[in-house]
Amino acid sequence: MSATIINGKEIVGSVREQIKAEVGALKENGIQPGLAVVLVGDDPASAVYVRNKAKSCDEVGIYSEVYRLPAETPQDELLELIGKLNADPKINGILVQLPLPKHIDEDTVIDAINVNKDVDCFHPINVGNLMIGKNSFLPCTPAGVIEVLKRTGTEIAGKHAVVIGRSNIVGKPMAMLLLRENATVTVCHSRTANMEEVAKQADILVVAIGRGKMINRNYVKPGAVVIDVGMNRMPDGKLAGDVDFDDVLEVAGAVTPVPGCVGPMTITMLLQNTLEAARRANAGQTSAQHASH
Ligand SMILES: Nc1nc(=O)c2c([nH]1)NC[C@@H]1CN(c3ccc(C(=O)N[C@@H](CCC(=O)O)C(=O)O)cc3)C=[N+]21
Ligand SMILES: [Mg+2]
Repeated sequence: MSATIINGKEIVGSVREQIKAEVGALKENGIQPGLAVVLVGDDPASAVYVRNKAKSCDEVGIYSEVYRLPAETPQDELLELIGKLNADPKINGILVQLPLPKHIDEDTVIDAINVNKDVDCFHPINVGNLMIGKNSFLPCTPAGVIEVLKRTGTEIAGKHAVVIGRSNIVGKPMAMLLLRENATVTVCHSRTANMEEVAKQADILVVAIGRGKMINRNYVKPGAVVIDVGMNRMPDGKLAGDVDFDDVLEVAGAVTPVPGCVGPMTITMLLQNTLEAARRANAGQTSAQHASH
């Protein structure tokens, strides 16, 4: 028996088509969503993602600005740039690529981003709103995973979803979004005892541990849907997820490929959030105009 390989390209393509159409409709009303991406330092992998983000913006008609700052940029200078972007009406979304160099405090930087432009959903206010189910941006990677599950017709409500990894960027918000979809959610991490046994109970297994090909068939219940959030450069130079793809294919019901699914889906949700931010900024402007008349 062999699992279905989830067609990430097709899903990404159709969501982006939808976003492109909605951006087009906004433009007819004279509004163009805008995203600023800020990269500090010259980590080559980060540079690739930043390029991908700018290219993806172009493809759907979103205006973008990329700021490449030297690794030794003082924190104050970065905060000054964020202040400028916060006040810039052309910019609806601000993404500061993480991780930042050691001398910069990430929490201070995230706190400085205007909550309404925080398209990553990393700001504590947006994280809190997500937690209590209030309208906020959805964190890009977890939202992308939910979109993949929905578009593959995977039932989430009532199912047991196991998330491996508890980072603030993926694991924790992933658990929250699955809970919102009425899954029964378990979170595993480096201190989990009997992880294989726990993971084997999952109908939906989301893997975000950052260890190349760690999750093999011993962690997978026959027929489970396995979503691989990992992205690791292996010693042979190739990209691989956290899932041992060929091995898991033998037992799972469906598996996402790496590259080609969760990564581009993450960028797609970033575009979606930027569009949403532009809509809100415009609605705000409209009501402010009403208020002044
Ligand atoms: N503030 C912030 N927000 C982020 O969303 C953020 C970040 N910082 N720091 C870095 C990580 C990483 N990340 C990726 C997004 C897309 C791909 C992607 O499209 N990957 C392609 C492959 C790209 C390749 O070939 O290297 C794929 O999976 O098919 C990868 C990685 C967003 N991140
Ligand atoms: Mg972790």
